[in-house]
Amino acid sequence: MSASSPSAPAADLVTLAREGAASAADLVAEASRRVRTRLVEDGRVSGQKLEAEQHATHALAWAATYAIALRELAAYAERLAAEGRLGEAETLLVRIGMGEYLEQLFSGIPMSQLETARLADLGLPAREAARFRTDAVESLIETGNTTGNRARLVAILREKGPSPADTGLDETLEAIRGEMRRFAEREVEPHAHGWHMRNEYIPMPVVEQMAELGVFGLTIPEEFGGMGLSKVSMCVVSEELSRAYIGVGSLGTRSEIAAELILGGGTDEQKARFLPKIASGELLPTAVFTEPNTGSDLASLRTRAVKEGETWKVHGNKTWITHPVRADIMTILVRTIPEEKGYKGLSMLIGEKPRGTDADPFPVEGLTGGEIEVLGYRGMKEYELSFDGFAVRGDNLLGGVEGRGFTQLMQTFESARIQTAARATGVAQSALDVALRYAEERQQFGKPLTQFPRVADKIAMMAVEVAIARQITYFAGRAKDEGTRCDLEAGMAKLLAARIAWSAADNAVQIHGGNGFALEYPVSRLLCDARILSIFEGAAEIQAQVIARRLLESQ
Ligand SMILES: Cc1cc2nc3c(=O)[nH]c(=O)nc-3n(C[C@H](O)[C@H](O)[C@H](O)COP(=O)(O)OP(=O)(O)OC[C@H]3O[C@@H](n4cnc5c(N)ncnc54)[C@H](O)[C@@H]3O)c2cc1C
Repeated sequence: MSASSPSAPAADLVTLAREGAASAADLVAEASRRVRTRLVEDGRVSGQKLEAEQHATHALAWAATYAIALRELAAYAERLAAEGRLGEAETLLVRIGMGEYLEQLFSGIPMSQLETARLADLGLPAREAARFRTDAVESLIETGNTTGNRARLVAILREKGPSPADTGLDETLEAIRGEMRRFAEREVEPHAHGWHMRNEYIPMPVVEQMAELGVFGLTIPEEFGGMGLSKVSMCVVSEELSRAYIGVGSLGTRSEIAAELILGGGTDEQKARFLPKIASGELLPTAVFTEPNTGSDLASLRTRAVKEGETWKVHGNKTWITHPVRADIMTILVRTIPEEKGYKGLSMLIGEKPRGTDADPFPVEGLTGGEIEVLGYRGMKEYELSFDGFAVRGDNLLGGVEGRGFTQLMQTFESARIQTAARATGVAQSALDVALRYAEERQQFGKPLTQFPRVADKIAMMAVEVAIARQITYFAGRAKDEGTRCDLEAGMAKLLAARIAWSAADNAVQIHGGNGFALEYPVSRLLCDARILSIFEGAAEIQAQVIARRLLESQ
């Protein structure tokens, strides 16, 4: 049997996958060198050129993301093989995924539906890229995303359900996944579509049960009342909750951001005062950063805070703030040093407020707001906020020092992006769940939709991409747990998982035919929910810009 046969033994697949991933990494390194030469001025990467050549720099970011995704798929196969856990479903996911992503790397990666990252944009025309198409690459492409492999994968999905493969996690993490899944299936999934359709809040009893399960204090250290668990566990929890409803999976995001801000930048007194209550769910936080004229370019924001006696008074407008009405604390990014126009003038305040209701959303002096009606991502409600002398305790300046707000926020981005990648994976899995179920139940021309290759192919590729999103997200989570800098990997996981969620939701709608367009079908909600993932927590274009800058400047 040749190493390239679809049924080659595990060791052959592991070797092949490792070699293929190494070739992809070599290709990206060469592309990166070529792009960099176009951007360098006086020995340094020019910021102006980095922006002017976004078609190349962002293509590089996507190519590098694919190289990491390929490496992680190969590592997943290797880990499972070493433990005797690499079964048929896992083998097919790896084979199809490696074959397809390598093919796209050489021929064109969809950055969006309209833009393709091509090697020629990176200064690597096909004839020069050919030397990176090693035997392993050719073999993986030839034997990976084949009609036969996709058909076999769909047969397994039909027999075993929408998550037939080993996730590669250990027993403890699988137990956490099981617990979250049971909770979500019981308390969330049956109600999610109703909450969405009626634009209702996620009921407080559900939030309280999440608090009891430890969702809000998952990664907060035990000394501050949390469970002290890993970021990978956060991924597992966020993914399972988002699989049931993105709103529920996103409740924890605000606690995660606030806790990371306070853990990383707070004083001992702030840590002791806020963290135990965030961990227990007694305090629900909201993140107040974006302004009407300042979204991606946060460093130029204008909301200001002035110290009057022992109190900060906040003035200005914020927008797109998720869950502010029921929140007890707001992490507010404000300008406290007006003469510093850029990020150095920004500080982070922890504003305390009473919980409001729909009838009286902001029962506090100096704060008003109006709801923004949205397509999806409901359950917490988005608001624009006006601050007019809203008071924040003097000692609630994060870290007690002005001018550090932007840097403090940056330090939370790794966690927030990893968590968002996990939410995206959950939404993508949910799309696969409903698409598979529908395609099995719906009959046309006398047979279930799953028996038509064009429908089956979509389902197979959704399963493959969900596995890819999951592995790159876990990888970023593990890097964060090891304490290594992982902004690059976190950004890549978020960038790719968001595209995967959108494509999965879009294809799930397609599989539902006309019913997919009916509001009563949950898949219509998934389409709306998935769409937000490439806009917030760093829009896809900003993510690509950040990834490209890091890749090019670190050379
Ligand atoms: C449902 C929802 C919930 C949200 N929740 C919160 C929250 O709780 N707290 C909070 O503070 N914010 C929140 N946001 C705001 C969110 O973070 C911003 O929408 C996001 O940062 C993008 O900013 P913007 O909307 O101003 O878009 P813009 O910055 O105006 O960008 C518009 C488009 O231009 C592109 N673009 C911008 N600059 C560049 C560039 N340099 N190069 C290439 N392309 C570029 C963007 O990628 C995007 O596609 C939320 C938003 C939504 C929609």
